[in-house]
Parts: sequence; C-alpha cells; structure tokens
Amino acid sequence: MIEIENLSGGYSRVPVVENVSLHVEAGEFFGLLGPNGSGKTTLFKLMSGGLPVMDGKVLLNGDSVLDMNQMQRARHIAVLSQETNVSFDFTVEEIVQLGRYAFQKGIFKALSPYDKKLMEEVMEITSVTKYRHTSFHMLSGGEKQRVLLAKALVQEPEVLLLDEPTNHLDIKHTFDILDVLKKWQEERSLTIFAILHDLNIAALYCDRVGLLHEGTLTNIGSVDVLRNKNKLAEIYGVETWSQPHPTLARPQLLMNPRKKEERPVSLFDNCTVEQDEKAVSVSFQQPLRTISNGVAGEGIQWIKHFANFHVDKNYDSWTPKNDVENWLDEKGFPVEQSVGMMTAVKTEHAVIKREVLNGIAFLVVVTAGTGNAVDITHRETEIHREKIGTINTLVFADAHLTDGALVNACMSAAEAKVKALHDGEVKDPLSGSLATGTSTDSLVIGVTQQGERTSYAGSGTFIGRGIGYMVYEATMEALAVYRSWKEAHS
Ligand SMILES: Nc1ncnc2c1ncn2[C@@H]1O[C@H](COP(=O)(O)OP(=O)(O)OP(=O)(O)O)[C@@H](O)[C@H]1O
Repeated sequence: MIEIENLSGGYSRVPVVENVSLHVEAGEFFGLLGPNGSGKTTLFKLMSGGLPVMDGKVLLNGDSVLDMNQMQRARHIAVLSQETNVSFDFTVEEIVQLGRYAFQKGIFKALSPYDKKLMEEVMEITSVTKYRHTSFHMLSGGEKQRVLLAKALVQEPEVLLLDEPTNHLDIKHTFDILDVLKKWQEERSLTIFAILHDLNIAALYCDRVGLLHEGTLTNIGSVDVLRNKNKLAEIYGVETWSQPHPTLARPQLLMNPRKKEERPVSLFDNCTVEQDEKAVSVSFQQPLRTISNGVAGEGIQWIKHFANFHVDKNYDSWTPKNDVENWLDEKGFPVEQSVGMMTAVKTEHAVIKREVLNGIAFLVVVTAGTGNAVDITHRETEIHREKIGTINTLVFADAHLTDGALVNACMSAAEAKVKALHDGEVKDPLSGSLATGTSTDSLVIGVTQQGERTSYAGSGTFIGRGIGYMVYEATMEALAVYRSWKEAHS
C-alpha cells in the first residue's frame, strides 16, 4: 500500500503541489488526472524521488520511500517517466536488461536463467522482441515507450509509477499495453499509479481516479467521478457529456465542439418520401436523433435514411439483418446512416401523414398487418407467429429531446397504437382478447433536435400528445386499408 501524507513540493520556495494526501491500496490501479500544468508530473517526481520533498511523507507498506537508496527502491518500485532519452547507444535488449540490475548478484552481475526467461516473456508481451538487437535511438516514440515499459516490468515491481504510459502509442498498442498492465495488476497484485490524460482510457482501466487541480488533489473516487460534468467543466474548462459504455458499467466522455452543427430548417423541407412496391422510405438531408428497434440501425443513433421494406409473406431468413442491409445498399442508403425494417404488408398501403400540431411539425408513416396480433398481457405457454402481421411505425418530429424523452416518445407512440388496436377491435386469435400489438412490431422515433431541449415527451406535453394523435390516426387508417385489402383477397 502506498500512503502519501501531506506531501508538498515544487521547483522553488513556492510549492507546486500542496498538501496532497492519498492512499493507494495494494493491487489497485489508480489514475491521476488533471489539466496541463496542474502538477501531476511534479507529484510523480516527488513520489519517485526525482524532486526533493518540502513537506510530507511517501510510505510503501509503512516504510519511507524517500529514505530508500536507489537499489532498495528499484526492488519495489518501477518508474516509467515521460523521459525517453537514453545517453548511451544501447540496444533494446540491453535497455530491458537494465531493469534486472537491482536483482543481479555477484561482482559481474550476470543474468540468471530466471532473468533471461522473464526478459523474453516481457519483451514478447510488450511487442518489442523483434527490435531486440536494434539501437534504442533508432526506434519511434511509441516503440521507445514500449521498450521502457518492458524495462519497468522486468523489475517485477510491487508498484509501478507511470507518467502518461500511452502518450506515444497508437490505439492498438494503447489497449495492448493497458491490457498487459491490467493482467499483471490482477495476477501479480501489481499496484499501478498512472498519470493519464485520456479520461476515457482512465474510465476503462482505473479502479479509482483523482483530479489534480492547481496542485491540490480533489474528487478522489471511482471512475464515476468522471460523470460529474460540472466538476470537469470547472477543472478542464470544457463541456463534456458522459455516456455509458455499451458493454461495461463505466462512463465514457464525449466533448462538445463550440461550433454548432447545421440542422435542418424545417422537417418537411428537408425530407424525401418514396413509396413503391419494394419499400416506403423517408430520407433527410441532415441526420435525425433516432431511437428504434429496426432490424438494422437499432438503438439511439443519428440517422438520415429510414426504410420499411416489403417482404413476401413466406419470407423466412436466418439473416434478416444482412438482408435489410443489402436492400438499404441497393437503395443507395449507407448502412451506417440508416434504419431498416421489414413488413409483409404491401408498402404501397403505407399511410403517410404530415401535420403541424401546436407549432410542431410531424411526419408519421405506418404499415399495419394484424395476422400476428397479440395481447401481451395474456399469459401464454407458447409464442405464436404467423407469416403476415406487423405494425411498423415511423414518427418524425421537429423537436429537441433528451434520451429520456426519446423513451417517453416511444411510450406515447405505443400507447396510441394500443388504443388504435382496441378501437379497431383487433383481437389476439389465441386468447380472444383485444390485442396490444403484433409479435414483431417496429418503431422509430426521429427528431430534428431543433428548438428548446426537453426531457419529456409524454401525454403531458405537446410533443407527446402530437405523437399520440398522429400515430393513432395513421394506425387506424392503416388497419382499415389492411382490412379492406384482406377482404378483397380472401
Ligand atoms: N523544472 C521546472 N522548473 C520550474 N517550474 C516547473 C518545472 N517543471 C514544471 N514546472 C511548473 O510546475 C507546474 C506544474 O507542472 P507539471 O509538469 O507538474 O504539470 P502537469 O500536470 O504534469 O502538466 P502536463 O499535463 O502538461 O504534463 C507548471 O506551472 C510548470 O510550469
């Protein structure tokens, strides 16, 4: 365990780092964060003996680090500083070998078989084996950084002090190196204290972080500290947005450039609607903030093209996403900018409604088939699925919604659909009760993000009511079209 107690120091009488106290547990990965000039490197130098301490203590398992001689320190602590200059013309292998110096015995300090094995292993995991006979001076910045990390790791330290260990590394090597460090942390209980500039990297790898601001350490805690938008604005002077990582319970930060993106002036002026026997589609010149469960383009995205494709009633594919992506491609819609869904209902029968309600422009497209109508509240022992029967709803509006409001908008659209199915007396064929939807319904909400930002889009708001009204009207009409087509073809 490292204990820093009331540590102060700097380059003159005026301390740069003042009264810093911190405990880093054994086997912990601690990230020291802070803007340029906040004193991170100064604190690092004070901890590693690179600068004389004015006041305070640095203890490793209770022993004063500052009282250890260089050899004693090297047996416990390895340091990777930003300094990559090496005075002599050493090869990579010779540099790495220096890391074992404190452990070599005898007058001639020969490498033991263990030293050699360890060096091979570490050079391999830091991907420097291929440069082993190359002069260190001949390497690129990132290669040098990996060699110096290899030198630090062969010390088999209890504690690794790292000053910006990935600043010269490309994205692959950054993750490779941090994965190696994480593995050593977990398998060997290595304690890591790292200065990091990339807050997203820190959020992914650190167990705890601390923010250094004008020489004072603040906000020590889990990486959720980085979700504190106001604190980051105060310390770094930038606006950040915290987003959840898609697969890890850790935040990731997005930055807002000061220049605003251009947005469409009006929903209707910027969209093109196409309808034929293959698809009904809506395209916008500028992307819309979108939430959807489309076969392609699902989730929350920025999307320009929305297509609902017709499929045969016997369509049965193992690769529906691939199929939809191919159809988007055939239409000239880039897959990354599109939401694609499918229906066995004729797309010429899609109901398209445009209206301005309470000053908000709406465009709604609905295709409705009810062969798979289901009462979701009815307890069933089997999930039935016929061929034709999906209600696909596309809602576009001139509104500026938060992610929570997008969820609200989905609820508003779903409530309106249920009401339409009830008023249209659509029944679940298995339970005989009124249906609440079909088993494969798709929904997309797309908003221009113009105007005042709102966190609500439910029935207590004009946007929510507008969605409800438009979806209800379009669904009722689409159900009527579907019924008359069925009657004509039965
Ligand atoms: N050798 C030095 N002599 C005098 N002042 C120094 C020296 N090195 C750094 N400083 C000053 O100490 C303050 C903190 O610098 P330090 O290098 O610790 O910041 P940092 O947080 O590591 O910054 P960066 O993110 O830019 O690396 C700065 O104001 C800097 O000008």
